Amino acid sequence: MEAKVLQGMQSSTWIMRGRIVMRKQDSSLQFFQKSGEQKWSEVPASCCFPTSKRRSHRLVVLRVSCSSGNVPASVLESGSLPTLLDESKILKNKAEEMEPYINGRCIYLVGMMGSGKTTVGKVLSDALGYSFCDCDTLIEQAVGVSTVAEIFEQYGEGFFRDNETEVLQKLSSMHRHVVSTGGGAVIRPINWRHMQKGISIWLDVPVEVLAQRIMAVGTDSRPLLHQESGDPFSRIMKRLSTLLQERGEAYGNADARVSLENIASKLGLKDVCNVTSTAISIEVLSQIEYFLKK
Ligand SMILES: Nc1ncnc2c1ncn2[C@@H]1O[C@H](COP(=O)(O)OP(=O)(O)O)[C@@H](O)[C@H]1O
Ligand SMILES: O=C(O)C1=C[C@@H](OP(=O)(O)O)[C@@H](O)[C@H](O)C1
Repeated sequence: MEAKVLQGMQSSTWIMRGRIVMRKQDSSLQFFQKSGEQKWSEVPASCCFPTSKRRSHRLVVLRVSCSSGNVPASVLESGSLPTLLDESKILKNKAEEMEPYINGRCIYLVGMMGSGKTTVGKVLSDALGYSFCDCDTLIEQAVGVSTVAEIFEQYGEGFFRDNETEVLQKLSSMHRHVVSTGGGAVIRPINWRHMQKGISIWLDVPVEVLAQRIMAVGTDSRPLLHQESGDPFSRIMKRLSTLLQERGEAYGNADARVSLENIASKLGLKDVCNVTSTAISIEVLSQIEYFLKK
């Protein structure tokens, strides 16, 4: 870890004792500390300095080149933390604005394995005050096993797909849920009839990013990636590319598409990996708005 000592307040954003310190336009300071997953909340300056020394305290600041919780170093170093804080507020406002129009309909997130349906689904459901559910988990519960991989191994893919359809049928009569579907839910037309009761969103993520994400967590829970030979990354890439080719059109049935590349270019981010699940959730709501207005 690179650590550099800066005397005084040369930088506008830095980390101090696990807190983010930002210098405002008027040179006063704002302090933020982590108060839960992905949440930074402002804390009064009095919590950051011992009362007796507050006035005379001379700042010695450690500027560190490392990640802090879910905030990547690149984001901290780019000084774009306000963007993260703004994103949470924008999401909350957008969710409040859109909730009456969504009017209790379930939101179905579709997309390839690793596209972030579960991660984004949780953030989005939280913002809307909806429940989150994951189809794979519901299938595991219905079958009475602990992993999808076990279902594939013991009963085969056809059995898994039948259960997937049953789960989607049950969900179609429910309200106020954000649903993370399995990557292959789009291949059966009957599943679309169930999902049409709600609003479906395709999370479109470049295949290289999918492969990187899956490499990071391993393929244990994704049995369809167990089949190719070669080194792990090219094996995952090959299999994902084939599946995407087979399913591309089916994902296009969704009511709206949210493209990670489009969000990155809107936000001026060179690397799509820096697009947060909050930014993606905002885009989901914007695309829902666009779809409902059509
Ligand atoms: N916006 C994102 N940025 C970085 N990593 C992400 C993002 N969204 C998801 N991930 C990571 O990618 C992996 C797959 O995400 P997940 O939500 O489980 O995808 P899915 O449910 O579509 O299979 C997880 O390890 C998750 O932490
Ligand atoms: O793409 C697919 O066919 C599948 C995706 C998986 O879900 P995730 O998309 O949540 O990984 C899971 O349903 C099963 O392994 C099959």
